[in-house]
Amino acid sequence: MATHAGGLGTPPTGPSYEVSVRNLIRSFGPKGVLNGVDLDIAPGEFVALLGPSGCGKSTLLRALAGLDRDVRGSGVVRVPDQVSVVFQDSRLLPWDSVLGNVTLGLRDHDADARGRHALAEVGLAGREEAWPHELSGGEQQRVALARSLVREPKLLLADEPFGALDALTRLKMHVLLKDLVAAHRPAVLLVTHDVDEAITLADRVVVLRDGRVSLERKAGTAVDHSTLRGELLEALGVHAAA
Ligand SMILES: Nc1ncnc2c1ncn2[C@@H]1O[C@H](COP(=O)(O)OP(=O)(O)OP(=O)(O)O)[C@@H](O)[C@H]1O
Repeated sequence: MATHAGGLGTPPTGPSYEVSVRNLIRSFGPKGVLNGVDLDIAPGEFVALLGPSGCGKSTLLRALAGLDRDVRGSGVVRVPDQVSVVFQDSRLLPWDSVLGNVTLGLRDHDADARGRHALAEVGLAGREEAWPHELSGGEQQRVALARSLVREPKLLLADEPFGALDALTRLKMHVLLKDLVAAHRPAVLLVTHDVDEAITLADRVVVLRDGRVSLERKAGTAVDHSTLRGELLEALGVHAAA
């Protein structure tokens, strides 16, 4: 799904971040959820967003996706026009084929070929004419990824995309997502509850707590996994048993 971050104001000129947000605020009635979020994501950078349940991760993602018109930002707020979003459920249209779902809304003359290519990239060549209900949950998420990436987004927003999958499928999807991101190089913001998923996939992990970014750490292969894991769990308020 391509969207525009219309509620966040006019993108300024400035440093070369794909996403640049300052003092983002969102309340629901009297309840302040985002109380001044600052976040930058460089082009091609993969950022994982962790935080306790209900801290506002999806609210932030929806704001960046342009799905929330009531969000407020002050200072610098920049989000690219080409944004794709993947949710926990694939949100495929049940009355359209797999290929039809991937190419939905694309007007280009080569949309069909691009859709087929995207499906091959996610390992679903030959399933173009299948109906969504004929696919497994993991396969449906593959279609959702193909649908996102066929639009060559500058920013891929993913809200717990693997949250409903079994552990083995999840691991396979990690490998797939890494390969797809390496091939297409979008900036990525991945919302997840899974600390290990965040460390394994992301270049940087951000913790949202009390409506603000409370911790940011580099991740990736050069970082000691267990040290970072401990630090992140502590930032999330999870204290390992002695
Ligand atoms: N449309 C809405 N109306 C009222 N309150 C809302 C709305 N959307 C979100 N909230 C509230 O905002 C808070 C943050 O919700 P959000 O879904 O962003 O949290 P989250 O960090 O993604 O949670 P989880 O990890 O459990 O998915 C919650 O307390 C939620 O009840």
